[in-house]
Amino acid sequence: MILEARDITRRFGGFTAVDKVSVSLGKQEILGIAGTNGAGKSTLFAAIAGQQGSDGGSIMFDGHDITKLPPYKRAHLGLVRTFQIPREFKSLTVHENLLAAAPNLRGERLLSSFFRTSSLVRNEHELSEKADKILEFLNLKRVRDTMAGGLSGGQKKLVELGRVLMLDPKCILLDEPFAGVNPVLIDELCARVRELHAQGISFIVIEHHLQALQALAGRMIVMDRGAILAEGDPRAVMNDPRVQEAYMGGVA
Ligand SMILES: Nc1ncnc2c1ncn2[C@@H]1O[C@H](COP(=O)(O)OP(=O)(O)OP(=O)(O)O)[C@@H](O)[C@H]1O
Repeated sequence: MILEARDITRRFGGFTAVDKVSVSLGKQEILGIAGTNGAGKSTLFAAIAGQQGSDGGSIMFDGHDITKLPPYKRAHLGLVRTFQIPREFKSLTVHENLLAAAPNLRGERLLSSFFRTSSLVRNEHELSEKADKILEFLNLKRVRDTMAGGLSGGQKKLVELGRVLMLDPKCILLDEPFAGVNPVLIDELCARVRELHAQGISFIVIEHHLQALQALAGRMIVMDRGAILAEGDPRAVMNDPRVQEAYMGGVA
């Protein structure tokens, strides 16, 4: 296992959004998480990635207890996430967006510094090449020097994936990667995820687009009202009567 989250609990006031949920992820596995609106999927993600604390439970990642680590330390260990609404820097180019995500190279250092050393310049050069390779992999070379704010929804999701790839992740949490993305780019995103998976990266994918999720995930969890309703083979899970009942009149 690369990730083992046990008994994760998250309350907002008197309301329990995630109630003792346990999720494990194998090395090189793609796990899908679906569920009705408000089921607790994003809250669970935020607890795993460290954006929000939890009110109980523990998380092991790649042999480390990360329960109390802040998000950037989890990212250093190789656990990263993307967001439902992409968080690109609108007035930076696509290439600069990737550079800004890289460790040891932030903001002003990227543009100019009075104290530039040769090793810093070399580091910048290497990171720039790395960003270019990632853009090539994501088929984003054409928009390398375009301001990220002007991209389509699907391209923004690809940039978001590119930004986390700058961190050399072992596990990527994708939060609704297909929302607001046209079908052609959904296929493109799925193809890239499969390639990264083949290279050894594990994924957890939250998604409402069940067809795409079923095709991508090797295993699936459906959440409902803060708990896991069903778990297992994607097709069997979606055919589970409890899942069908939860989705009746919902988003399925
Ligand atoms: N910061 C917060 N304060 C209060 N309640 C919150 C907060 N964040 C989430 N919630 C509540 O917790 C529940 C779970 O929300 P969450 O966003 O995790 O669901 P979700 O399964 O990701 O839903 P969706 O598919 O609609 O994104 C919801 O009822 C939501 O209103």
